[in-house]
Amino acid sequence: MQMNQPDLFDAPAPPLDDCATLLADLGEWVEHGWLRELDRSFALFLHELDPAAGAPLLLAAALASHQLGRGHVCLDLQAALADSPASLSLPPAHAADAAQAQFARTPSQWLQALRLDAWCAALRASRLCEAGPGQAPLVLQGPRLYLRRYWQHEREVRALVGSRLAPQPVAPAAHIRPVLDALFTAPQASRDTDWQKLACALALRQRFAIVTGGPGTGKTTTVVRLLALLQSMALQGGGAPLRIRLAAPTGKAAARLAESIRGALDRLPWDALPHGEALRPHVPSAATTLHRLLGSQPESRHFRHHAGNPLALDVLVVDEASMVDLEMMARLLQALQPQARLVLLGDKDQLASVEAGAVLGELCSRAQEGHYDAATVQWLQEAAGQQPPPALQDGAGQPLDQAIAMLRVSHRFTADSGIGQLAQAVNTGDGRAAQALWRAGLDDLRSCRLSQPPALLAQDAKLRALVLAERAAPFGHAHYLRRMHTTRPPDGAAPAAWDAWAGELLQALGRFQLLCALREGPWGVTGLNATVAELLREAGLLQGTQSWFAGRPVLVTRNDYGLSLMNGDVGLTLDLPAPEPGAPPVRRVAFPAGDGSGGVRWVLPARLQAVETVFAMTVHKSQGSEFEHAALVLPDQGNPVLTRELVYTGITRAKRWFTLVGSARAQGPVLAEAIGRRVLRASGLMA
Ligand SMILES: Nc1ncnc2c1ncn2[C@@H]1O[C@H](COP(=O)(O)OP(=O)(O)OP(=O)(O)O)[C@@H](O)[C@H]1O
Repeated sequence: MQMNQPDLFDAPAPPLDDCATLLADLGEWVEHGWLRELDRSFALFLHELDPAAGAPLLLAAALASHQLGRGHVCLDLQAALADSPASLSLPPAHAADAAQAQFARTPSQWLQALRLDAWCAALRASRLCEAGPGQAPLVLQGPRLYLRRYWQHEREVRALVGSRLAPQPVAPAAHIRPVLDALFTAPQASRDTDWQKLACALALRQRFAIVTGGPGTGKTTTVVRLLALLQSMALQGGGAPLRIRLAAPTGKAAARLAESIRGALDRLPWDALPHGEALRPHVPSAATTLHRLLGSQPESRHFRHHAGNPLALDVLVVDEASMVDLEMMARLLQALQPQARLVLLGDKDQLASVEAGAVLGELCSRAQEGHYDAATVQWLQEAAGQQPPPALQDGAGQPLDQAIAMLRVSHRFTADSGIGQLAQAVNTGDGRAAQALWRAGLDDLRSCRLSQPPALLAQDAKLRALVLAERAAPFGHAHYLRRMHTTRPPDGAAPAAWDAWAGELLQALGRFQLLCALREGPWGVTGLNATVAELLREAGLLQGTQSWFAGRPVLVTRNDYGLSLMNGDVGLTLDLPAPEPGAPPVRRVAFPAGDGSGGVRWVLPARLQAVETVFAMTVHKSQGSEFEHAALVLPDQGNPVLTRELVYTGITRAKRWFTLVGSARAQGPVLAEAIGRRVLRASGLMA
């Protein structure tokens, strides 16, 4: 069904044979923010390459580029024709009334004039488009149109993952079984499936594995046991210890991985392993970012490590893999030696990467149902002494299915935990169950029902209570600011005392985070940053209105290798004592040292080129972080960016308390609509 535009029937059909008209229309759409300049430039570039290329091809090229900017790997021509608002977000949500834009022709009108077969035929007829390998800038596969680079990445990921799926067990099942039995003792008494044990056994079988699961399901616990076991097997064979590396997409996620790994190492029953505690030094806990691991180079998309200069490692664990985009996944796989093992950890239900692709989600699209074939079932029986439940067995399972383990029991959230139940309800699209949980009065679920209109948010008593959190818990913004004022060392204190103060404040800052679905507007990061700052100033917790003020929390928005700061790092602006009486205080931004030492690094504000205030952050940016108290703000109008994955990701950032912030409308119909909307990203990875 074509979506009707208000002006559809009054306007003449767009001239499909007239490139000049299309290029002029692209210009108009860019001017109104419907497309990016980049999208138009790409069409212009193709027009220059081949002036004979027709308007249908140039339109498809501009739209394929537009879709890349929205996280899609390709343009699904069929979906574009069927429903352009839904599949292309054209008209965009902020301009739903297309007539207001006063375009000569809207994208929908151009699409209305096209038919799928004719559009595909026009693309196939051009030398700018090929059906597979070649040099042409566009690739058409079925109804999917790619920019060649992304088609290539998708192909590489599929091939390189595929090449690692052949069973190549690290040791015979009979050798593995006693160690796994000793490491995973808990559910022996019960008849429940030990998913962690099965995950470990699955990951020992081939050179690629995914361990997916929701928060607290034991992904880290499992992978540490896996690494200890791999190392133990390597040493038993008399060989050198394996070179193991740990990585994550952002600095924040890498720091959190390192911390969780250290915790899991402390809990590991070393005695269960043939080498006991002697193995511990051979299981690393230091984690790095993928960019650092691969050796990013300034101003270049290329890395120091690639197929020609592979990474010197035997086992690579990548945490928060849902945040890894298609291009990064391709580069990562290319940089691995064929014999190296790759283990991806992540929550398949979280929001996908900001960049194009939803690789983990797509690879795990069948994980819920298992699809373990007879050979896998036999392997699991022999190596782990357990089988997956019959419902998850499938004689026709595919090779990829055999490499994926889904952990299904949360050890962080018990069955009666509100956060756990809410995450589950949202994840299964059960809006009624989600609403019922709010009414159940569970201690870890809070509601902040706003009653003021957007323009008067700073006067909303509920929002004020959330931000200032007079009671000790759940924490609000005021928590770290009160500590900043009350625990400040005396002016003559030693540098170590200032470091300790800053370190403690950074921890306090991380206990609470306001999360927004949107960037702009009163319900977005920009509006809420201003509103929260106003509330904190009124309460006397912040002083000064300059851009840099003591107590300003900042988020790094771009990697800065010179300062060793990564996109996603959070710092806190603090005033250190003046060097001499009467001089102004020395203003610095404290960042966690990031080396696992718990130390602090001080940076001059002026050196920070890409930072923003972070009283509120987008849910996207919060991925890879957790907070004792997370509060998710929903706008009071529906918006296509509000999806089930976004709400789920927001909820699962909370460890102890989750608060839903918004008007009655936001907490009712807007939430329900969001839970019902899935993120669908066009791609051919699993096609
Ligand atoms: N089998 C188990 N039995 C009891 N507790 C467990 C088990 N596995 C993990 N835990 C506990 O659950 C918590 C979460 O475990 P872990 O950090 O391994 O999970 P995760 O899936 O990596 O979590 P995250 O959501 O942080 O990614 C830890 O406190 C851990 O001790």
